[in-house]
Amino acid sequence: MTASPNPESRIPPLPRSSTIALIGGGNMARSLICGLVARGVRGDSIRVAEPVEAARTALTGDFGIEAFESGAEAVEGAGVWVLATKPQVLRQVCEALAPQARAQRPLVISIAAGITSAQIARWLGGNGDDAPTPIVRCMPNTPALLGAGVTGLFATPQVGAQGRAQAEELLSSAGATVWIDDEEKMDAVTAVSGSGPAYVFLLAEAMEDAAKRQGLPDDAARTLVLQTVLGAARMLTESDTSPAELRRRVTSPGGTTQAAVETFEAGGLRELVDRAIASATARGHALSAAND
Ligand SMILES: NC(=O)C1=CN([C@@H]2O[C@H](COP(=O)(O)OP(=O)(O)OC[C@H]3O[C@@H](n4cnc5c(N)ncnc54)[C@H](OP(=O)(O)O)[C@@H]3O)[C@@H](O)[C@H]2O)C=CC1
Ligand SMILES: O=C(O)[C@@H]1CCC=N1
Repeated sequence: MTASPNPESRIPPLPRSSTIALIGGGNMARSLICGLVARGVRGDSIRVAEPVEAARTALTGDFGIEAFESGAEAVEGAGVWVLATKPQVLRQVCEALAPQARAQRPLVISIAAGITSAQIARWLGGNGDDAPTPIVRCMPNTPALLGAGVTGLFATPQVGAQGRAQAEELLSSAGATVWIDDEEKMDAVTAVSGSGPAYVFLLAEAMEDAAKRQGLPDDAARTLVLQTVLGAARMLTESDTSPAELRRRVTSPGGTTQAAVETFEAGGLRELVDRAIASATARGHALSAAND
């Protein structure tokens, strides 16, 4: 899935020390900023646009970054723009920044679900000449807050090696990175890892509720579930053993795990997960169409 840089890119490389402007200072932007600052990126090289004054004050206080009411102010002098608003307002955000995009020719990184690089290029006034806006579309996830996230990235052909390196450097402060060479697959990335933490949290919620229904006290139920999720995640990530084999090792023939796993299988868990991820993928496509 790792794509190679386009050697024919006509966009000049950006200095790695570029100021970064984030448009939208919500949950994901905050996670990314936290990762950048933890990695040693100076607060005064990060600028954020956020309409809510209290949120601006908190961002400045927490990270020492500059926060502005408008995107136009935030992108001044910034070589890298991170689009971090909801997909529903992205068109309006980009169109307002189009004159500066044409003048500054930034590397644009979008984290918005569903919205395609072609849409962003069009909204930013990609003038169809010989230098369309270089865009990296990516999909991080909320464990970015702990530096334990994963991001899928797709780069348009206009992004050169330096732009790819910059995008990867920025997103790697949030965790692992995976390059995707077919933008069509970005909605599947969103469905698997962008939304994925919520599926794990849902399972944890359901297990905790079930533990309480079996008579366990609230605090015991919580500790048992959280440590089980943590321990299982560590076993998955700290060994080369497949999930299926790890499951087999827990499942004694005729034992308790077998009883539970058979109940999951009989209830169609695999098909349900498949359908859930397919509907999240479809929603990504729909977000693109609905907000064009
Ligand atoms: N949450 C997640 O797990 C993930 C989210 N994403 C993507 O990240 C993006 C942001 O999501 P998330 O952080 O959860 O959303 P949030 O709503 O928390 O953040 C978006 C922020 O943008 C602000 N905003 C709205 N309009 C503008 C504007 N014109 N200029 C500047 N800022 C504006 C919002 O302010 P206000 O609240 O006042 O509207 C809000 O603070 C989405 O596109 C989403 O698809 C990607 C990966 C994971
Ligand atoms: O639910 C959403 O649309 C966003 C994208 C991935 C996670 N949250």
